[in-house]
Amino acid sequence: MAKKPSSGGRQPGGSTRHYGNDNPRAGKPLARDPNTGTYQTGQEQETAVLVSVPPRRQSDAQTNEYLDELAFLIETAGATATRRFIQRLEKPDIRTYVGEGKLAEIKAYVQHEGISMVVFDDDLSPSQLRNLEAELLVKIVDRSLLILDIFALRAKSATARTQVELAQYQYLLPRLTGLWTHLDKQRGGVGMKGPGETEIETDRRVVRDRIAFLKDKLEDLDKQSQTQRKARGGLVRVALVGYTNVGKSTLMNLLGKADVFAENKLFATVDATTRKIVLGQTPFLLSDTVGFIRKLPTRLIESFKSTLDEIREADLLLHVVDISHPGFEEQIQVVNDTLSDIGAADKPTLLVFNKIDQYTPDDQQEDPFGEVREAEDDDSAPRPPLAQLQATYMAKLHDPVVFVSAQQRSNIDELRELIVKRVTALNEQRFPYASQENSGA
Ligand SMILES: Nc1nc2c(ncn2[C@@H]2O[C@H](COP(=O)(O)OP(=O)(O)OP(=O)(O)O)[C@@H](O)[C@H]2O)c(=O)[nH]1
Ligand SMILES: [Mg+2]
Repeated sequence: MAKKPSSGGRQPGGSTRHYGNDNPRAGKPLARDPNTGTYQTGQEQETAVLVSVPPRRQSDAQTNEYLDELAFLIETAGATATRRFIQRLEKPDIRTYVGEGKLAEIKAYVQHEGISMVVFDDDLSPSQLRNLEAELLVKIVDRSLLILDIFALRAKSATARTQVELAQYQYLLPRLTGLWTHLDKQRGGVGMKGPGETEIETDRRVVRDRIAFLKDKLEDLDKQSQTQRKARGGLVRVALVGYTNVGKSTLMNLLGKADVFAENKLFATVDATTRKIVLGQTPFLLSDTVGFIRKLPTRLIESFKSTLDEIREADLLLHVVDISHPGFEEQIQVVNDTLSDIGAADKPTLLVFNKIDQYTPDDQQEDPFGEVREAEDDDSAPRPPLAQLQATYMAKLHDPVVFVSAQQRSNIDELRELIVKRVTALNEQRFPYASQENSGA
């Protein structure tokens, strides 16, 4: 196996070493030692500031919603965001992403508060990364690196781990420019010794070799899973798709009584899981898949090809939406765009609005004094009653949509019925002469 490159704290394959925290449960409340009554701090939690450069037209509500998501990502990766810096610009500064004044402001805060990293809600160019690191003297994390890090924490199967490692090396390659040298030497510590320029050349070669090796390995794994998929026979294949954290795995558990890891963290699922399910008399295969997110780097999508094959090869998509999220309509759009990107745009789809237990239409937000309540933020979209939303979507899609709560198990029977109807129709299309009993065999 090829030697791993020696540069800085950004080695792929080792998950979160640049957060200094390899614990996949990082970010959870600290555990208390029952004997001593003290809290087990283990490693100190890392702190981060978030930086966004929204276009001038973008509303404050929108900017904050995006930063909430970034804060959630950082929390999922095991760190805490302590402050947000926003600078409205036509486009980000080509050299340092933010302007000079804002950069000085961030630097002063970071130094004063002893912040460990600065996180950007976009991808940085290799030179922006280099300049920012030289200026701010702390870890610089961009959106791709953050998402890759979470994927690395979550990936369990050989395929997912290989996919993540490949994406990490592809991210690293153009950034191997000695940028961490000064920092790493200053900090020292295991795994933080910076390479000299000659070592960087060696590193580049090592990284390229490793990329080639991982691509070969993925091809082999891909062949294996293709064979497995063929062995599944002629059952109709249904895939749960949707934005991250909308409740896909919870629904999978409910529908298939499967034990799939679901939790309130982004990208809880990175591996695709498939179960055979029989609802009434109707058998089909149901797959849970990795969630999508806005600004998901194309590279990352490409390296997740084999996981995404589950979606591409599905006969029916259950597009799960978290209706309680203020940005759910944009999330629907992000998912549709990503489906287009991976060549799965025109598949039969059933839209499943989840988390209705957390959805409050505007007119139901009660004021304790019975006064008419002003909207808190003019930017936020109105929240119509569910019946109205349902009518709007059904009219738009010319198809039924279903509103459920996976957590409270509301309307799950209705969802089951709709799935059975769609699967039966697909079976009939496939086996027009077969009888109902053997249509799924
Ligand atoms: N209130 C509420 N919470 C829900 C509902 N369904 C799921 N959740 C919660 O939402 C969180 C995310 O659920 P998951 O099932 O892990 O979501 P996912 O879509 O699989 O997420 P990723 O795998 O990260 O893409 C968990 O904390 C669930 O308990 C629901 O109907 N109502
Ligand atoms: Mg999941």
